[in-house]
Formats: sequence, C-alpha cells, structure tokens
Amino acid sequence: MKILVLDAFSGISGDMFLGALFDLGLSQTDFETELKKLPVTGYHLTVTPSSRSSIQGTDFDVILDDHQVKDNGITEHGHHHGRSFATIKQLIAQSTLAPTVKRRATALFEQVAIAEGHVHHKSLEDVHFHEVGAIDSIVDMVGAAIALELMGIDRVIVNNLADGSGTIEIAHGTVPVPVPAVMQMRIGTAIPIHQRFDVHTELITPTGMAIVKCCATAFDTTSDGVIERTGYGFGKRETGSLNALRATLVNSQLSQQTVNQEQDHVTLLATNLDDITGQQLADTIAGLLDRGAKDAWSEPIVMKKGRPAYKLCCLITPQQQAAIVTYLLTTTPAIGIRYHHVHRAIMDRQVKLVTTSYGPIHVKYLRYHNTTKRTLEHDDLRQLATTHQLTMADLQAKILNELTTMEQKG
Ligand SMILES: O=C([S-])c1cc(C(=O)S)c[n+]([C@@H]2O[C@H](COP(=O)(O)O)[C@@H](O)[C@H]2O)c1
Ligand code: NI
Repeated sequence: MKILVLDAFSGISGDMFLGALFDLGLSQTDFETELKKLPVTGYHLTVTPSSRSSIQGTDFDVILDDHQVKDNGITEHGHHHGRSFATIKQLIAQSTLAPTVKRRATALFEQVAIAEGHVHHKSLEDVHFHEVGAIDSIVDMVGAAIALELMGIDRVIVNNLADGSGTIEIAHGTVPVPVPAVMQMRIGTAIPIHQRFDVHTELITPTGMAIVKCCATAFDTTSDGVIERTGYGFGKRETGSLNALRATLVNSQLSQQTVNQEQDHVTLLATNLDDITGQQLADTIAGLLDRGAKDAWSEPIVMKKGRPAYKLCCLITPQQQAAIVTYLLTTTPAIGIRYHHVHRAIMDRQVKLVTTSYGPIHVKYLRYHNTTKRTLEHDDLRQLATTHQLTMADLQAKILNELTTMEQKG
C-alpha cells in the first residue's frame, strides 16, 4: 500500500499540493494528458524546480492566458459570469477521466461549493466560481485527483497541519484567518489544526482544506513502512519562514523492514464479532494497519448458538494498546478486547531497491542466525512481469538468477 504523508507545517493550498507531488516524481506529461480530458482551455502550467532555505523543491503555477486575466469574470456588458458548481460537476461527469478521479474531483468541488454557499448564504446551485478562479480551481482540484491516481496513492496522512492568523485582503474584502470557507469546512470535523501566531497570513486555502478533508484518513500519526521519496511544494505567500508542504511516499507493504533484532515483544489483541459486516471488517483491518499495527487479520469462527462470526486480531506495540483498544471499541460492535503479551522470533530484515536488467525491484533480505532468505516485492514483480510480458514465476526465476550472479561478483 502506498501512503502519502503530508507534513503541513506551513499549511496547504492546491498549488503547494501539486508542487509537492511533482517534486515526488509525478510526470508533467502524464498529468497534462489527463487534464486535457476536460474541455477547459485558456491556461498553461509551469512546474519549476527551485530552492528555498537551501532546500530543493518545486513551484507549481497555473498561468492564465491574457484574455482570461483581463476578463476576470466580467462580461463586456459588465455582468459577472462564471461556472456554477452544477456546470463544473457536469463537465467532470462527461469527461473521459477515470471514475475514481471523477468521484474525487467532484467531492473536492462539492466541499468548497457547500462551504462557499454557507458563508455567502447562497444555495448550492447559486454558488459560482468566477471565470478566472474557476480555471485555477479546476486545475487544482481535478489535478489533485489526477495526481493521486497517477501516483497510485492508497492513503493520505496529514501531520502538523497549521494555519496562520490575523486577517488578509481577498476579493471579498478583509477576512479573518482561517478564511471563512476554511473555517466552514472545519465544522463537524475534529481535524487538528495548529494556529501559528507567528504567521500573519493565510496558510490553508479553501482548496487545500478540501484536499485534506476529502483525501486524508488519518492525522498526526506515524506510518510503518519504507520511506521511498520525499518532496517539497512551495507556497506563494511571504510567511517569514519556510513556506512549503513536504510530501513523503511510504510503502507500507515493505513494513518492518529495518527490524534488526531476532526477538521482540508485542501485544496481540483479539475480539470475537458476530454482528460486523464484511465491509466494516475490511475497513477496520485497513484502519488498524493505518494506525501502525504490525499486522491485522480476521479468522472465521463459529460462536455460541451456532453463529458464524469473525475473530479480529492485530499485533501492536504495548505503547499502542490504549489508542488501538479505543479505536476498536468506538468503531466496531466489540464490547471487549482480549490482549496477550507475546514474544516473536523474527528474522532481521533489510529492503534494498536493486536495479536489474528488467528494471528496479525492491528485494527483502532476511537473516536469522545462519539462515538467510531473500524475497522479491510482489507488486514490483507483477508490474515488471506485465511490462515484459512474462509470467511472474518466469520473471522471479530470472531475477533471482541475476541477483545470485550479482552477489557472486560481489
Ligand atoms: O472567491 C471566493 S468566494 C473566495 C472565498 C473565500 C472564503 O473564505 S469565503 C476565500 N477566497 C480566497 O481566494 C484565494 C484562492 O483560494 P483557492 O482555494 O482557490 O486557492 C485564497 O486566498 C482564499 O482564501 C476566495
Ligand atoms: Ni467566498
């Protein structure tokens, strides 16, 4: 599973999010090919590597064509025109974008439209994105959904989310920070936001908040796995300190790689459930792994009165016990959780990205006293097998042979 961890110590905007994903390796060509599936013109994109505080990152910008800037939402008759939420929703629905991208992009627009509607006391149908803002918003929001899809992100975690303080001048006039649309989106959520009183401007824009609200599944948490890459997307505002969003790509399938001990102490939690749905069970297992469980699974059992049921289990550290028990008691029908402290014999693990003639592949090297093993990362193998039109078994044998030759050569 690929997890995107956003370190939002200087907030988040649509531009910062896309800048960070380009810095992580998102292809501009692939991104623009997808974006062109929407009939929107009058802009071009700039993706510029740059440096702030001596840190290399990426500046992303949507540049509007001249007539768009002059037009600024006013027709020659002096009337405001623009695209309504319904028009934009239809534009997305009628495109050839992937269904997951359509769903996510629409959800992002809906978040902003609902918030704007509340703040300005308009119905959802009456919320309009004025022409210039609409192009920028379409690129940022549809772009965010495209970027997550192209990068194969399964989960998003947001840490250290911060906003500034004071007031800013926008088209509406002087507004307080967090800006009204952001404040509105926070209603009904417990998304933790730290307000920085050293920064007297906006750090979280409405688009940034919509990305957080629609895409993030966990906040202020660590994620087990191998950190594959990290990147920085720069913000436009002068904040007096580094204005960047840091994005980190974590591969949780390669978790516990760097355990360098042969025995450890873990806690095994278990609960029997005869009233949980299959969907809830799968979500709970995903939620446990997301919260840092070393492993989580279910076992089919038969309970009293012949009831078919599931035993839900997970392995965690003793320090995680209180938080995970609370999670299970609040999100499942469980009314009690058994726990056991268990010892495990484990192999030393190290994961290396190895370049082979078939492409790069993660290899897990395992050792226990004199016993050694190595395994190839299944997802990488599947992807390379598709690329080279080989069966996975064939490709595995070829790559293992190549590794043996490499090792013999030293
Ligand atoms: O255009 C509108 S209606 C608008 C509303 C609000 C409210 O908080 S209400 C805020 N803003 C500001 O516009 C820029 C752009 O925001 P994006 O999310 O499109 O990047 C930003 O400074 C907002 O605070 C606009
Ligand atoms: Ni507004």
